[in-house]
Amino acid sequence: EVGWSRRAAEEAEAVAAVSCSGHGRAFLDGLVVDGSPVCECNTCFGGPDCSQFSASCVADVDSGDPLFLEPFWMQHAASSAVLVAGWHRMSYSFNDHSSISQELVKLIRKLHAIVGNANTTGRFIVFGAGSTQLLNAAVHALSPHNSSAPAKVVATIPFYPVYKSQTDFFRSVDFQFAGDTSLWKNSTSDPTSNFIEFVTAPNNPDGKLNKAVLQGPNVKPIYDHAYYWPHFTPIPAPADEDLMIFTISKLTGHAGSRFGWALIKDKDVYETMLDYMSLNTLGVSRDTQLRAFKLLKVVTQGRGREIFKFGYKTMKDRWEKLNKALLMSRRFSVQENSPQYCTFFGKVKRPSPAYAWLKCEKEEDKECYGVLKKAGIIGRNGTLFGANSSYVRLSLIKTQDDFDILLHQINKLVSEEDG
Ligand SMILES: C=C(NCc1c(COP(=O)(O)O)cnc(C)c1O)C(=O)O
Repeated sequence: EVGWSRRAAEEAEAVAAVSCSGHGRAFLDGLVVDGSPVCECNTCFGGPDCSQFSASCVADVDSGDPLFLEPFWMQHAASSAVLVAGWHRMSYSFNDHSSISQELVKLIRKLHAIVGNANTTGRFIVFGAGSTQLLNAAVHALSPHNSSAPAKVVATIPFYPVYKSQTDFFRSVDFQFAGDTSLWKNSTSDPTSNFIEFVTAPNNPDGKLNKAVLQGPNVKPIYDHAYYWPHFTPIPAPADEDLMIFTISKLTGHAGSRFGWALIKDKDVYETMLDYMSLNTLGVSRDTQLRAFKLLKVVTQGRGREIFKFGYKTMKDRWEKLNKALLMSRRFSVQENSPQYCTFFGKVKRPSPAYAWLKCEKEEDKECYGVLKKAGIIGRNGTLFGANSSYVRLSLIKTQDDFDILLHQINKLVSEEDG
């Protein structure tokens, strides 16, 4: 039947046409009132078309919700939309009896070759519902399953809180979270101990290109490269580790699609992670794989230049404004990440990390989270990352509205320092 997709296209166009004053958007599966889709507004904006700015506005920069790339996708509406037929991939498996799209695997290898941020040669690839699902799949696969003692899962403070909370959640006999790497520097030679070290490069929250801290035959690192993209960091060389995890959440900004992947050198580790995915969810949604395929085709067009120029320009601009606002402050400081040669842009670049790792410098402000909250800034308490309370993480990857409101509150706070 010709033109069966017309109605779906018309519905999508109608929702896209709903004006939310540039401070929100309506969705196909959003609330409908009196027959029209309702705008979902950015923080501090309200009313039917998000045009009302609430004066008692608080900057919400707690979550790493990567909406800074939403304008890019609105500018690429035609090339990034995908229409899903009602009969699209209903089966549990692809023709090769797996839950993994080989076309998407090929595209991911092409993506890493273009960006130059990972060596995929000789690597197996497993998909996950976000990298979140792959983090524990990797811990499970790297843990010995017949050992008398559980493997010790470690990370270097400050570290992404989920490494601890997720590992604790499973209460496994095979692995246990064991805190900061510095506690175990002199124990890695003990042949009865096994260590699994989460290495985050660039790091959440401070943006550092971390390396493994523990060394030895009983130490298995999991490299979390969620942020190893030109938006946030120079790419000095392709990551070339035994186990590397990536996600589209911080590459395209589609955290809601829940799609991540692992590059794995060891065949046994690969097969154990495949088993985990099969037992946990029978693989990643086929609808999500279609979406990721479409999005990554846009990313790889023109050798990635468009999205990474957009992403880097946005982040660089936000960092320049933040650094300018804090230049004269004696009360607050943020991390300095050193410039490096970027093989993707072919020049020396200053990092533009996803998060500001803000420090309250004064003793009287050591409960920094509360100091910022009082000033109308909701960050994420540094204690959640294992650091002391004088640190707060500020998310710089949310909408332009979120960043502008944060900047406004910071300028106000710094101007009060002199008064
Ligand atoms: C959203 C946030 N973190 C996502 C994240 C994740 C999870 O991303 P996924 O959306 O599950 O792919 C994995 N690894 C690191 C280092 C991360 O920072 C946050 O820290 O607010």
